[in-house]
Formats: sequence, C-alpha cells, structure tokens
Amino acid sequence: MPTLYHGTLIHSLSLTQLEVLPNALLCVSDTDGIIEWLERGVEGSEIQEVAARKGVILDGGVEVVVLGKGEVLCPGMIDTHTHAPQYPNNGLGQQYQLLEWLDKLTFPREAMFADVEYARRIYDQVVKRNLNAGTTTACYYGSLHDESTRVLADICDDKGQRAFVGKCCMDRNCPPTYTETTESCISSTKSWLSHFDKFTSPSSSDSGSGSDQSVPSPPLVQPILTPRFAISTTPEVLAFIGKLAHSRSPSIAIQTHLSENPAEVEFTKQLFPDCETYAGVYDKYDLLGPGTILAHCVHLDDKEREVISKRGAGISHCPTSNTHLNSGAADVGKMLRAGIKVGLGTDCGGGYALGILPSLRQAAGVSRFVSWSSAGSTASPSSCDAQPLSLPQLFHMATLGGASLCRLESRIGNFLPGKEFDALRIKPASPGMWTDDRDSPEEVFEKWLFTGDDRDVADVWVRGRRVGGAA
Ligand SMILES: Nc1nc2[nH]cnc2c(=O)[nH]1
Ligand SMILES: [Zn+2]
Repeated sequence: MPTLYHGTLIHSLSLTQLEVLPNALLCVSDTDGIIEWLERGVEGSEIQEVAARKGVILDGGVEVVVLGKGEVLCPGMIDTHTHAPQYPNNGLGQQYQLLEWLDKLTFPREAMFADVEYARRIYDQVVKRNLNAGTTTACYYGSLHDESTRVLADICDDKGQRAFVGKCCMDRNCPPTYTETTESCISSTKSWLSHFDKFTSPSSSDSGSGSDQSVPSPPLVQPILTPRFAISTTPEVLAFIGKLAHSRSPSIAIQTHLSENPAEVEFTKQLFPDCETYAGVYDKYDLLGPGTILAHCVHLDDKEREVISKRGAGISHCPTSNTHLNSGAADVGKMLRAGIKVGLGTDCGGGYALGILPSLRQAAGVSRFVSWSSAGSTASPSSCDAQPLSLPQLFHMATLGGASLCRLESRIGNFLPGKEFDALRIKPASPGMWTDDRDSPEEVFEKWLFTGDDRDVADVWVRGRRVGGAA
C-alpha cells in the first residue's frame, strides 16, 4: 500500500528555482520509498477522487498524511562533510588555527575511539541527533579505527540514515598516540571496505514499484575512501586510494580536505614540491573525479577551480567551521561560476553546530561579507559578479546540490517522481510566536531556515520510512 502526502511542498529544481507547491498530493510506494506520482493543486476535498484516478483507492490500508496549515514538506538535508568522532568537541577551539586545533583537541579526542564501546555510545547519539535535526544523508569521517568505523556504518543502517562512512587514513605527521603505519592503513582500509558488502540495494531484494530507474538504487550506507588530507597521508597511501577508488564501477566515493587554512597550504606545498598546486596533489594521485568531495576549499586559485571543475569533483562548503577555526571566507560564487558542484557541510567539530541550518545561515552571512569586500577592494567589472548567495542557491546547496556531490541527484534532493522520499515535515513548534496565520508557506519556510531548529522538524523520512522527528 502506498502512502499519500497532502499539503504544501517546497523543493529545489536548480540553483535558481525554488518551487512552492500548495495543495500538492504525493504518492510514495511502501515497498521501496519511491515517489510514484505528484499532483499539483489538489484541494483537500479532491484527494479521494484524484487518488482513484491514479489507481489508488483510499480504504483502511492507505495512509494519508495531511499537513496542517502552516506546515511545509521539504526534502531532507544533506551534510556533505562531518566528523562523527568529533561531536563531543563541538563548541571548542575557536582560539586555534587548524594545525594547532588538530594537535590540541582533535587528535586526542579521535584517539578515544579505539574503544569500540565508547564509539558505539557516541555514534548512536550522533546519528540520532543528526536525523532529528533533518540530516537525512551524511558524509561521515570516522576515526582511523576500522572496527569503530564499522560500528558507525551499522548504526546509520539501523537507524535508517542515508550515509557515506569513511575510515580515516593518516599515516604521517600525526602524534604517536594517534597514527597508523602505511601497511596498517592499507590493510585496515581493505578490511573496513569489505564490511560494506553486507549493505544491499533495496531493489535487488524486492521487485520495487513505480520507478523507471533502470539501475538499482545503491545501498543506504556506502563506503567513502577518506585520506585525512595531503599532510597526513603518504604518497603511497594516496596512490593506493586512487587505484582502489577506480577498481570498481562506479568508482568508490572519496572525501578529503583541501585548502582550508594558509599554513596547511604552505606545509602541503613543502611536502609535494613537484606539484604546482594543492589540488594538483590530489589530481596527481587520481583522487579527483565525480565521486570526490573536497571539504572547505577556502584558498583556491583559478587553476585549482579549473581542475576541480574539469574532473567533476564537488566542494563541501563549511562556513561555520571556516569561521570558527579562523580559516577564512570561501568564495562560493567563484566556485559556482567555475561550474563546480557545491554542497553544505557542518564539519563538526571544526564547525560547532549540528544540522545543516546553521551552515546555511552562515553561508548566507559569509557570502555577504565576500561580496562587500570584493566590491570595496576592486573597481573591476568582475566585482559585479560577487553577489550574496540567494535563498534558492542556499537551499539548493542544502539539498539537491549536496545530492549531486554524493552522485545521488537522480535519487534524492527533491520530490520529482521516480526519486526516493527523503523528506522533512516542518511544523513550527511555537505557532503564534514566530509564525502566524498571515504568513504564506514561503514565509514560514524562510523563517524556519533562518530561525528554526529540530523542535520544528516534526517528522523525518528516509526512503519512505519514518526515522526521526519531534512529533
Ligand atoms: N576541519 C578539519 N580540517 C581537517 N584537516 C585535516 N583534518 C581535519 C579535521 O579533522 N577537520
Ligand atoms: Zn573536516
């Protein structure tokens, strides 16, 4: 039996198109969570008739979820870069720059995840809190520990969060208490990867319904190769990861950090004197491709944007972290104009906040500072390009744009029929205080984006299954 959803839907169609659909009627298959059809402009009194015309007879077996006035259904949000073992450090560290922050706070915390039971306790809360905050897909760095990172993958699968989970590779320039040899990095990466064979595609176990997708949907939880960054991975490990990624088709996803902080860029150039740029290091080892997520990219030059764009890699913009760790203000406009895919990341615990909303707000603010400073520092015509990010762009980055970094844009990111139903029901927790009857659905939505939190996320669905929410 399918489930029907009726009410106001808001989703992104592109960087410039935010579509608002009042009185939409959406049908989701209960076998595979796929959106079978979407009808626009259906009054409440017409639900039964429209459903019948589409072949769905409303009887006791069909659930109809009717959104109330002031409620909005939007796609689930996608955190394209976060570190699961760093959540206990959230909020700390604003006095540091990246490399000192890693040594003082981050490596000692991550080392604690050698204890698998500690990892289980923390990861259980991380995944639960992220789902309730509306993060239906997350790209997680784990620690360097194989077993604890398997636990993280299992927890995502159990709780129903769509996720990419990576065992962190780091075989040099790390403290003796938290590092691995090149040999153990390679062998534990192979062993960690084998764990994912057990997560199967939903369409391979049932016949599915309604979807015209010819390729089976990937498993909910997928592996992502995770060289920490060029500083802490030897050329041998970088080469191993490049080869491993391309040993499968489609290639295995890759995530790493790029050009976050000036001292990091400088040190990387010293370590790889034969590479002209930092991005060139990753390119040399075949790490840049459509399945690659590059976090931060604050200090890129034009050549680097060009190679990232050419290879089809995506950038995870992490503005809360970039601000908190004094890394700088990334110019997202330049990335977009170079044709690069951009999503949002929390980068916890460099970023201090759970869920994508704070990143979206900070992305808006930082883009304004970038536009003001470029307008003030140059009279060249190019300064006209530096517009602050618009609401459609911001929401695109939080949803469909993030999906494209994960190579999932044909599966999730909006409510087009054939996609999987990853969705949030926004229900203002304090109606009358910050929303009232005069607000249009667009206004409720905008207020939620800029002032709301997980108390206002009543339901969270991934692949049609309810996996969280405050209701
Ligand atoms: N923000 C951030 N940058 C990094 N670069 C290398 N490791 C890290 C990390 O854990 N967080
Ligand atoms: Zn990070």
